[in-house]
Amino acid sequence: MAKSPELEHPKKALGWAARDPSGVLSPFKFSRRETGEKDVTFRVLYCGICHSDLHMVKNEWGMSTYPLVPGHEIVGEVTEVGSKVEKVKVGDKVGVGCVVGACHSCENCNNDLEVYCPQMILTYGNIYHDGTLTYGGYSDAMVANERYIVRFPENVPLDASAPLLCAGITVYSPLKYHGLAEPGKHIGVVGLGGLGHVAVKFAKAFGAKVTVISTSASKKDEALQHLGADSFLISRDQEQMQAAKNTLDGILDTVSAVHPLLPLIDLLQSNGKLVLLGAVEKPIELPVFPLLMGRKMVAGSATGGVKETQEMIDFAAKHNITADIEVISMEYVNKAMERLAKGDVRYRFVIDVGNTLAVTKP
Ligand SMILES: NC(=O)c1ccc[n+]([C@@H]2O[C@H](COP(=O)([O-])OP(=O)(O)OC[C@H]3O[C@@H](n4cnc5c(N)ncnc54)[C@H](O)[C@@H]3O)[C@@H](O)[C@H]2O)c1
Ligand SMILES: [Zn+2]
Repeated sequence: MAKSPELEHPKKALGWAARDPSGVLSPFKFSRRETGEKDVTFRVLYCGICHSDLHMVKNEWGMSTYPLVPGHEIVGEVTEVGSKVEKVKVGDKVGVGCVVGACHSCENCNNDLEVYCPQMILTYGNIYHDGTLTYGGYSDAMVANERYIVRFPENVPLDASAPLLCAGITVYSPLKYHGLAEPGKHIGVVGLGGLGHVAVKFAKAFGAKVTVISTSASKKDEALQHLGADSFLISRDQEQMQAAKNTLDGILDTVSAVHPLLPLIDLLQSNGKLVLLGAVEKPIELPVFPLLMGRKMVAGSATGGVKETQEMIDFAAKHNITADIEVISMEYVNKAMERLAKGDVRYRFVIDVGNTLAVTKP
């Protein structure tokens, strides 16, 4: 018989887990493995709440395994390193994103794209090499192979940098890959949430012109004045959308629910690229003619490799890019999930795990 989560490994751990698709999280005792020779163990200080965590606790993608400890925007301080670890030392500030394992021998792994490895292991809700379930960062400690560890420069605020480990790399990687991370490009960002708001910041830092496309007029002032976008389109406003046709080189679409693609494809110039980032569980209708007429492209992209994540963190540090966050206590997590489902967050919840988890009673 399989051991209980509390006994399967030698190190005691405390997290918050969802037990079923209601998604309600509550304290959960489990365990973490010993620090292996290539492993880094760290005390979790902060963990961002990604919309994927919400999809997962509610089993919206039909792939959740319970108990489910979410969290893949995890930052903390190294407490122990294995004998063969070269990347970091005790006391360093580090993080882990969406992936904690892969085969390390396929073409994707050889190209530092572990996330596209067919044997990729997600940070939570997947089976690790040792046969046990992976648990994420809504927990007091984390252990990961050093390949998946990202280093943070000393001067960056860890709470506001945590969301970069998923939201940041998810927008940075396609901007780079599709040749959109260049001065003079005109980028559209659809959905001004966790991913969308950092997309604006990265695109601006690359020197692009940025148009935010949103259903909510209430975000206009913030997008333009606070986030530095150049223009703002309300997607329901036919006149505005018509006037902006054929103007964008690329669009990052971060919307988390089914929505029409045609108005977005129409905004693209010839050879423009619409990159879908929102992990929408149902199929989206794809009109073909508007793609043919203009040689336009629709693509998808999933976070990014660990090497590129490090590059993104270093770029963010240099350009002072962090997420706009609302720091919450662990106890507030269920309320935060409810608010996230309604789009009521500017723009990312980050759990102060280090100061608030220990006081919760399992
Ligand atoms: N591709 C990846 O690797 C990757 C990585 C992280 C997150 N995601 C996915 O990206 C999506 C966004 O994540 P997030 O953390 O930024 O979420 P978020 O909730 O912070 O932001 C989503 C935005 O979409 C808007 N939105 C929701 N429904 C809409 C609709 N029907 N029409 C128009 N706008 C709508 C919301 O108002 C919000 O601004 C989620 O589906 C998440 O799972 C994908
Ligand atoms: Zn995420």
